[in-house]
Amino acid sequence: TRSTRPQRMLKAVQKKATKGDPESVISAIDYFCKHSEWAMNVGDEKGSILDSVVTEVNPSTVLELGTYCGYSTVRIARLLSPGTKFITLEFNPANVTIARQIIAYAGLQDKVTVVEGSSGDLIPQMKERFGITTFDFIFLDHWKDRYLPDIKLFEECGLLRKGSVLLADNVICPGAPEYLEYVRNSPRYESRYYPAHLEYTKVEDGLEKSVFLE
Ligand SMILES: Nc1ncnc2c1ncn2CCOCCNC(=O)c1cc(-c2ccc(F)cc2)cc(O)c1O
Ligand SMILES: [Mg+2]
Repeated sequence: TRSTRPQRMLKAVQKKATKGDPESVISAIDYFCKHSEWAMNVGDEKGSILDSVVTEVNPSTVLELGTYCGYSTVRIARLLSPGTKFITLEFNPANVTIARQIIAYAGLQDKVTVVEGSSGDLIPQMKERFGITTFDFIFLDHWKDRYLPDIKLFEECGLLRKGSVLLADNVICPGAPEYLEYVRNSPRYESRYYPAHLEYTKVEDGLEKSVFLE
């Protein structure tokens, strides 16, 4: 049967990238998406903004929602200090399998734990399953209509601390209007928009960075 796009993306990484070299894995995926098949990775333009925020925060605990094939997982993991706890959640088991292979090809398998499941189910389990008290940095890149319920879940589960940084992809395209309205109007967050474009296109999109103030 016909291969899937994530499977073809993994093949492109294995063919073009150098094992153990995260930069070459990132470049191989971006090349594949620009010249072969578009895919919903955060991409190079928004990825550079992600890099700068991760570097600025220098987090000890990180959560990513929506692993997909592991492109942003590799971008984040390559920047983390040794000993950082990094968890990424992916709903689709086929994507979990591909992501683990792409992350391992980059040599970053010891830096991150890929967990299969939905954010709504797993967020309340973070403390008991992973011994996390609070997250310093959270990257939201999963179902766009889960951004708002999940940020409220983070608050309810006591997973945010003063200064926790949330960075949300796709706040314009596909869009997360209710989330934007919430973080921009809540007194508990300081929010800033980083304009960019939908990965590998000229369509407007951007990232919203929100700092928890409580
Ligand atoms: N652990 C979890 N819990 C809950 N849900 C979960 C989960 N893990 C995964 N999921 C399910 C959803 O995962 C993928 C979400 N990402 C996107 O849908 C996405 C779409 C576009 C896009 C597509 C088509 C266009 F025309 C224009 C833009 C661009 C992007 O950058 C996107 O990120
Ligand atoms: Mg995205």
